Amino acid sequence: MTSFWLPDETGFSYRNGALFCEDVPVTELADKYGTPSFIYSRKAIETAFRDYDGAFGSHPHHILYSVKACSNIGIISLLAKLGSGFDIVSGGELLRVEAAGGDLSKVVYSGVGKTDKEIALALEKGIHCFNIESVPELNDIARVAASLGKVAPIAVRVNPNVDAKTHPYISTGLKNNKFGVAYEKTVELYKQAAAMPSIRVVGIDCHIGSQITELSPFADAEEKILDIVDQLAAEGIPLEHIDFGGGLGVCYKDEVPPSKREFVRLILDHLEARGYKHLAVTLEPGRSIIANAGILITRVIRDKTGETKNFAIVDAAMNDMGRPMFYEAWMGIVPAVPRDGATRTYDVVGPICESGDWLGRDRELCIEPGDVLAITSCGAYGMAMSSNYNSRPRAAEVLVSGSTSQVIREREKPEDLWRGEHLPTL
Ligand SMILES: Cc1ncc(COP(=O)(O)O)c(C=O)c1O
Ligand SMILES: N[C@@H](CCCC[NH3+])C(=O)O
Repeated sequence: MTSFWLPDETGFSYRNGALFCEDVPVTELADKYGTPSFIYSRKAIETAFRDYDGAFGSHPHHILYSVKACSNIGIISLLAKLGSGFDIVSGGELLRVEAAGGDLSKVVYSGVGKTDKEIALALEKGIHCFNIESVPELNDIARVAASLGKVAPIAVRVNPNVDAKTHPYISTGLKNNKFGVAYEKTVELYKQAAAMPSIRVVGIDCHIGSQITELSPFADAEEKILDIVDQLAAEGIPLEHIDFGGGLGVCYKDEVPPSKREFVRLILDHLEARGYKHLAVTLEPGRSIIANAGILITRVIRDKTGETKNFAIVDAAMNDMGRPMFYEAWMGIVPAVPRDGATRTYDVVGPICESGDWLGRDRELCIEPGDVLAITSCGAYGMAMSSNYNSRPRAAEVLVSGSTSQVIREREKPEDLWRGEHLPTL
């Protein structure tokens, strides 16, 4: 029997010829909860968080899970219980953290388009800090805070113009990206901010992109941020924390990203070398906590022999997992119970009416209709980017812990699809 590589043996493994999530066979989950469903391993999530936490040793730090990666309140709640704070990018994410019982004083709010309403909400809820991304945003936050009689804690998100060497759509730290304040203009902005009565400077921030698999872009960005910290110290503007964002990559196929420990070590070594050992470090990891802690399970609907290709048509589609369509991303596809027999080369595709609706191309599989497949590394930017395109109800989400499992988001029902829509009465 062919053996299949799995990205995270903490959460997923083959035992006696069947794929398990922790101690539960994946076929059992498919029978119980239906397909497509996202399955998350609690142990894998907790291990990833603890790896980050442990890597800091006694250095003061805050790990803020990036809610956008997977925003289910069940996942947020698990991480909150481990002491995680949260990186958010909208009022909706703030309210999710609150609904999950997260500590709002451990929330940082990034994003280029915070509205007055969202700014006011975040001030009322008492978040830790706004990562501001432009001069007009600083002015808006100062104005909203003053109108509420509040002082807004802020960090400036610096755009260090560093190449993260990742897919262009998920690179955020280059001059031509919409994110952050140009490196050369940051000190001036801090001076403005420090003089505003409704603003309190607490930190500095950068986030250069996602799925970064080398240390050098992080090192380059850190050096540039620390140059600014030097200049701020000379201007008498003290900082309480440095936020290096998220972005650490994971292995989907054959990437060899640095470990969390190596990543944290790099940050701390640079800090120490530059004399900033006392500064608390904040990280905003998303993918590196949740990507390999989740799979998407799907059933083969039909085996179609096309003119030039074979198609494994499955019941998951680009609306459930959009990464292949968005970024031509490679996702692992493995059988829940591998069959003995000859394989054929398939494109694994969904039922959606788009040729871009593919989940994997040219995969060697031995399958029959009804078989369960697992798309691996789907914990991050899977459910969070899902949609209802083609009026497809969104998948269920299930959390597995040891030999138990629980639905943490119910599969949508057909009537959920038109909830809030109205027949015209004009
Ligand atoms: C501001 C910010 N912080 C954190 C993250 C999380 O990134 P990742 O999932 O790559 O760790 C993102 C997404 O790229 C982001 O935009
Ligand atoms: N959605 C992207 C990551 C975006 C990160 C958000 N700034 C992905 O799946 O790789």
